[in-house]
Amino acid sequence: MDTRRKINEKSKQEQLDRVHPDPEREYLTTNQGVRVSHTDDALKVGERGPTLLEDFHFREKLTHFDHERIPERIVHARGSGAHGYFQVYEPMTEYTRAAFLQDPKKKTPVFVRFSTVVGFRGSADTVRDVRGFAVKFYTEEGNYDIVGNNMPIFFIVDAIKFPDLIHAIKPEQHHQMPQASSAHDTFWDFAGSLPEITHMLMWVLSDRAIPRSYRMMQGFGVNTFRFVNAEGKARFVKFHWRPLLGIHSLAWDEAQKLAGKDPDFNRRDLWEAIEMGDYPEYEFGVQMIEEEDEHNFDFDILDATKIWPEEEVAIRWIGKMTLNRNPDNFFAETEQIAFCPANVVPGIDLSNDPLLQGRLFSYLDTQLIRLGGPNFQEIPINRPLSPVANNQREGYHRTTIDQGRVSYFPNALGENKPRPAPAEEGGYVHYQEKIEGRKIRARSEKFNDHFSQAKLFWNSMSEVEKEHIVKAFHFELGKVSDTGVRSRVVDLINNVDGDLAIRVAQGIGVPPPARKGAPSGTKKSPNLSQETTVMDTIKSRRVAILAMEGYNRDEVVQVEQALKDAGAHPEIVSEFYGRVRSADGKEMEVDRSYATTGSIVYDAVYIPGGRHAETLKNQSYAIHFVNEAFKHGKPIGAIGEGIELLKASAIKGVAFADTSGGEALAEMGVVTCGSQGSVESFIDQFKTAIARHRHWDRERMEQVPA
Ligand code: HEM
Repeated sequence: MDTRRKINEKSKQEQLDRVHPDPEREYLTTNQGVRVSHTDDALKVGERGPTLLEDFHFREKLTHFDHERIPERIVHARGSGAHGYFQVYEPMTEYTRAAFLQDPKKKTPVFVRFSTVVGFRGSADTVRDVRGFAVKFYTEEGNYDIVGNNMPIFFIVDAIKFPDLIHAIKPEQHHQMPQASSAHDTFWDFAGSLPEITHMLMWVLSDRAIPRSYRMMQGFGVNTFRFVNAEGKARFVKFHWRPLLGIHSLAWDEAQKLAGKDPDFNRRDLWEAIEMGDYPEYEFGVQMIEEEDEHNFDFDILDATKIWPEEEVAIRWIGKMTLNRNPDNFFAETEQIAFCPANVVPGIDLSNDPLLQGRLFSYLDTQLIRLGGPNFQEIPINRPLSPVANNQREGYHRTTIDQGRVSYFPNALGENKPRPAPAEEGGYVHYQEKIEGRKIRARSEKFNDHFSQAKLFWNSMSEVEKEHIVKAFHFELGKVSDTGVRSRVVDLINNVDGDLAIRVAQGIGVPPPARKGAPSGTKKSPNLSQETTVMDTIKSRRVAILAMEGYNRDEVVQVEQALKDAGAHPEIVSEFYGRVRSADGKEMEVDRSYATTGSIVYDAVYIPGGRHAETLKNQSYAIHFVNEAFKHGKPIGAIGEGIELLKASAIKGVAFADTSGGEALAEMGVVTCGSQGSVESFIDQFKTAIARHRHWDRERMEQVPA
């Protein structure tokens, strides 16, 4: 008999609802439930004090406030979370007995936390960094966590080096600078001395490290795990998430500006998308390797600095996750959630990956202090939906009231309950891997090929993506003051590609390597390039419509409606908030004023025709807006007189349609249409340009000042 509790999409929410305060509450009370009559003045002797110690309300209010902060996570301190659910496409019975992977009709509740790694809790979202992608599945067999990142590999192969890595990359210990950045001496000093880091450096210096949105980045379990089926047959697996909106990145200049203009850019994007019903969706994929093929690859499948190239091990897409609800309270949910790679359920098992082995210890260990003792699993967001029953007792913040006399096993006084469950009743049985060996501090020889996959990554990039990597090296190493450190990194990447090393050296004022490294070869893995992942959708893209008094109303309404119909979010941007009048005297509401926004928070910009163009082209703000959007590769659309603003800007090398002509023209994402042209045809071409997301080909031209 299946004694497990039935779970549906709403189960976690219903559990959380039980700890919500009474919505009808009207009066302020103390923590003892005593109603408070006055909360603006402390109890004093006379009007001018002193304040009395006996004022229990005042003391309680202050004391609680004084203790509001808990330690931030040692890594991944800055994060954003969301609730949702997961559904498998078809039963995975052949590969795993995990209950949540059997029934396509079942919706398993999940909570996801996205994060940056290096920055403190209050740091900016758009820094160059790895992004955390941690998913907690509240299954009927207990909580299962995939604690992943948006990059499929890691910096080091063995967890024993993790403290060194994090000490090197965090702000330097003497002056606590720089914040949320690897661009400083200690990180590159460490990196330059650690060949195993090379592959990860290529990823971290690529566009992957500055995602446009948490909704537009991949996720990876990184470490090697196992699927185990009901017969006990195991296979090695790696986990993947792919966003249905495609994978997109910011431009580096844009990312840096956003860190000032909207440091919450990714958090806001996730929150607003869910509020607007643009629910982020990710497909869940697995790569599987048969146990007997463990040693049949050029790389060691337990080495977390290596991918399993898709060409060698295909990804099977087996389900989908949808995020559809924002948390009610950031601290209670996003901050207090505790993920751990050791949280597995029957049917999912671990591997001997030496990075994973250390992780299995580290998360629980740190949470014991971060969340104040051994009972943090009782915090509502961490509580499983399946019943918890064991003989663990007491400790700080215990909220369960255990009943009866018995807190041990075996026992007769309590009818031997709770007792271990056999496998057929859902008891977790570790995979019986046969292990024999000597105790040594060492690693397998195959782990020492540090460059083949770094070469594969470099080779798989488009020319523009390569250029972005070179520029990222220029930035990162340019911030390093020690020229010896710079040179060592150049020597390291000389092992990846000789030309790459020369290009990097050129930008950072150090000599090229004494002996030019070999070219990286020709082997490619096409899906490593983000350019292959563009989807034909403009859903949830943000489009600025610049409008001043005298715009052509029809050209706003028609384009705005078409964008909305396709799922995009156009916004009217004008000099001031309030209403702005069209050429035919009608008014519309302004969504954003010049003072509160900028091109960097949009994915595209559109300038309708009308006599307002005369004003726009004399506004430095409007000129800067289009220059900057152009520089960041963003689609730009203009109709009729709107084209005049583009002509007044610094955009070069792109042909525009004749302002009063009848043609629509699209070049490198700049779509223009004369006032006699077809607005429908303009819309089609503009939508195609927006779907492409960024038109990096412009970067091959002379840089546009912005
Ligand atoms: C495969 C490589 C790794 C990945 C994908 C990874 C991923 C993550 C993610 C996503 C988080 C944030 C969880 C959250 O949102 O609360 C996190 C936190 C953390 N990671 Fe890792 N990590 C990796 C390697 C390591 C290693 C090697 C260690 C230590 C040996 C480690 C220790 C920690 C710790 C201590 C936290 C903070 C947990 C907390 O305070 O709740 N990680 N990691």
